Amino acid sequence: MDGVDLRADDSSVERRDHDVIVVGAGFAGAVAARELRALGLRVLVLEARHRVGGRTWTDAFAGRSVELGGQFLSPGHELAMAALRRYGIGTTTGPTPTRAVVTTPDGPESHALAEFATRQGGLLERLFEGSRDYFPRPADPLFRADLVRRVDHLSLRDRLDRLGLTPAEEALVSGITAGQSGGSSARGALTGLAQWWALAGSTPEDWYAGQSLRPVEGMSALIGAILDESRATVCLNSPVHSIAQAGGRVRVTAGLGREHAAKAVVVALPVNVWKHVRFHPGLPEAHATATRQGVGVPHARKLWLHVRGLDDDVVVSGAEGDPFAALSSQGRVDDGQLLFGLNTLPALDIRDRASVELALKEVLPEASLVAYRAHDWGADPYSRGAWALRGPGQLLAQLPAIQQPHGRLAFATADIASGWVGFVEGAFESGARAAAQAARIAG
Ligand SMILES: Cc1cc2nc3c(=O)[nH]c(=O)nc-3n(C[C@H](O)[C@H](O)[C@H](O)COP(=O)(O)OP(=O)(O)OC[C@H]3O[C@@H](n4cnc5c(N)ncnc54)[C@H](O)[C@@H]3O)c2cc1C
Repeated sequence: MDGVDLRADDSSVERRDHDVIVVGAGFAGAVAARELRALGLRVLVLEARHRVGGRTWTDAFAGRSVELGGQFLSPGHELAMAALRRYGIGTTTGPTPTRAVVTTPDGPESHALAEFATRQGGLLERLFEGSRDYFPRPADPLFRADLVRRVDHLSLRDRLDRLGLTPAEEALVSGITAGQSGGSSARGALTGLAQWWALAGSTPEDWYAGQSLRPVEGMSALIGAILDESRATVCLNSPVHSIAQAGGRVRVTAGLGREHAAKAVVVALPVNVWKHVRFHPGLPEAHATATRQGVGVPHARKLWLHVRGLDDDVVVSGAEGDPFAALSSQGRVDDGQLLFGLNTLPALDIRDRASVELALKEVLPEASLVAYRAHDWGADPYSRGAWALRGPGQLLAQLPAIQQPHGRLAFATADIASGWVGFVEGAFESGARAAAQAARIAG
């Protein structure tokens, strides 16, 4: 990162008056900063953590570069793909698993991948039946608001119950519905996951392909390139406590109490975090309700496991209530291989190695744990949840009100995107929209 003016904190920021302050240096904030710069505005970015990237986090583990947060892009993520081309960043794919492990009441069962994909894919088609009608234009989820109104109140659990699945069928699909909801299928909305399905292309093949591409050198390379182009001043270790509007300015208080002012502010924070910042005047109803309810899913922990004794490339599909909603081979290391895992069962203590190893052996008895790394996004004070998946009723209650500015504030986060809500792609969409709004406000 050599184009951006990166500072250890906000204490050395001389100028107190900026065109626009962007609060948060995840993808939405970075894109907003870049677009504002392109419009000729002076931008200050205030970031709470010691790093940029937010819910994406490229780090090292077992001698490899790993993603502790958002990892995959899909060919259908048009804005992210365009950015990769713009910066000359290539993509890579992980190994293709040959074996799928599913959990059953009698223990883990192995299947050939093709057979598993056919069975699970068929169940996904049943789960999302009707979504082509209520989401004929998936990036514009309210295009048929009349039809969405009939289903938006349904949770994924409601939908599963209506399908009349056998226990074996439910085990095959509930790991997805519960895992993507942050632990319980009762939390996520049918329309939340159905919109992903529709955006991906409405077929099982498209659904699986949507989780395939990674930027070479990781998400950090991509966000670094965006911030370089923004040429913004980015202050790390500068958590914002309050954002107050008065007299045609916005005053932002960060870190140890330093105050910065601007004509407009882009609030590029996760929705779940808004309630921990003091806004004056207070947030509008749609924003206040969303942050009180939360849209970033709870209990989502991502793990990287270095294992031995596992000779083939596998994917594990857990059932609702299992310690691992998913596990997936991610390549060889000298004396074994790396898996990434998704845990949404609050009862699993991810700080306890013995518990993690036990959970691993429940599904892959032949594997022994060498080391692991985990991050709990629900417990992280600067995300307070993982990816966004709207709950029942939230689509109709939130859009489009939550995308509107509040006085001199514009809001940017993947959590409130129209299209790929909950994905890096949604952060691109939202960051660009908020930049245009903030530029108008700043005049
Ligand atoms: C485990 C996991 C797996 C995921 N997998 C994928 C995937 O495979 N593909 C995909 O596309 N997406 C995935 N996602 C989702 C994706 O990472 C997010 O949707 C996206 O990164 C959100 O970007 P954002 O800019 O909206 O928010 P964030 O990335 O959360 O950025 C917000 C920024 O605000 C900062 N901040 C918070 N509080 C303050 C404060 N008080 N003051 C100043 N700064 C503050 C944060 O530190 C952060 O940098 C995943 C997410 C997680 C957690």
